[in-house]
Amino acid sequence: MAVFTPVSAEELALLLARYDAGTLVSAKGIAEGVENSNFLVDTTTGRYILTLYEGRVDVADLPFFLTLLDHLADRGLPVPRAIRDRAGVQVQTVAGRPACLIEYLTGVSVTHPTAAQTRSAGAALGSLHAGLRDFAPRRPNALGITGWNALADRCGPDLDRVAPGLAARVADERAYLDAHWPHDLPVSVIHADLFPDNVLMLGDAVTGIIDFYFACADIRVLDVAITHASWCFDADGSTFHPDRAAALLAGYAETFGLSDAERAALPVLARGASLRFALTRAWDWLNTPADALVTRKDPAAFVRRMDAYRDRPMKELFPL
Ligand SMILES: Nc1ncnc2c1ncn2[C@@H]1O[C@H](COP(=O)(O)OP(=O)(O)OP(=O)(O)O)[C@@H](O)[C@H]1O
Ligand SMILES: N[C@@H](CCO)C(=O)O
Repeated sequence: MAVFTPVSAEELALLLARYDAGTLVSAKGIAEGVENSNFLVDTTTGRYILTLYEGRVDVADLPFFLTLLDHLADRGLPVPRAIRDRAGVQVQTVAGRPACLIEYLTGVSVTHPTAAQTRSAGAALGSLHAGLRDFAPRRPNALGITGWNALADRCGPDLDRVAPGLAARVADERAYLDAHWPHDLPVSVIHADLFPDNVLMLGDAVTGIIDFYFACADIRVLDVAITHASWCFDADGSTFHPDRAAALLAGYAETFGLSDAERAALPVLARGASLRFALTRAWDWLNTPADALVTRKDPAAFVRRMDAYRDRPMKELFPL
């Protein structure tokens, strides 16, 4: 569920009065998502998303995210802008929370992507990277290699409460990544969380890329590795789909492309990406009460991916 903060009809009407966005017809909480409260808002002139930021997004970072969305939308990318009120303001306060009224994009996110859909996601990621070539603002990656090492230290031996043996497995993986992490690949602003649930599609076409709240500057091809890890396995990490992997890389090559050095780094970057999501999920697992309204995501799904990236041959994981 993702309505942590209820918003009354009166508050919504007051909010909408600041915009040229019609008057309130209906508003419904959106169940998906775990970070923010989201509402689908229909007015007399259109449909919008209202997002209330619930603490995990640092308000000081909002200008970075909103500038990024404007930059990409200006270049024709299907990303949702935060709408400006009549005074030009994007960030409001609703029910005591920072909030934005956001463009609604059509489409649904897929749970079992086909190869054709994965190809479109790869092409969309390449277009995103092309659109970001001239984007200057920077935000450090709080969940890059330094960040996940710190997070693993904070979890400590409690990782074994998530799964027996996990603390040792994480220690091994950290040692490998510390020794092999590349430091000379091109850096750019990246999405950093392009999971299937953050891509809206109609059929095989991408209609929206959403949830830029992890966007940051890091190794650009790390975004390809994250997309590979999230799109090319079943959600629980049990089955790898080489046809999707081939399609992802082909789609990315259509709109951007990889250098030989970037391609060679994909296995280590994918191991890092898998450790990042295993650790953030493990942290949430340990720190979210079992009876909380939010559904905890399974860390094991990304430990399985760590194993796959360690054990399977490069040519099977990343087919040309
Ligand atoms: N601009 C948009 N247009 C259409 N639907 C949207 C838009 N933004 C969000 N949604 C819908 O709201 C849902 C939740 O949004 P989002 O994924 O941003 O939630 P979250 O809690 O911030 O993130 P997380 O994916 O990290 O849990 C999405 O799955 C999508 O269905
Ligand atoms: N996409 C992430 C949540 C954001 O970090 C996950 O599925 O674990």
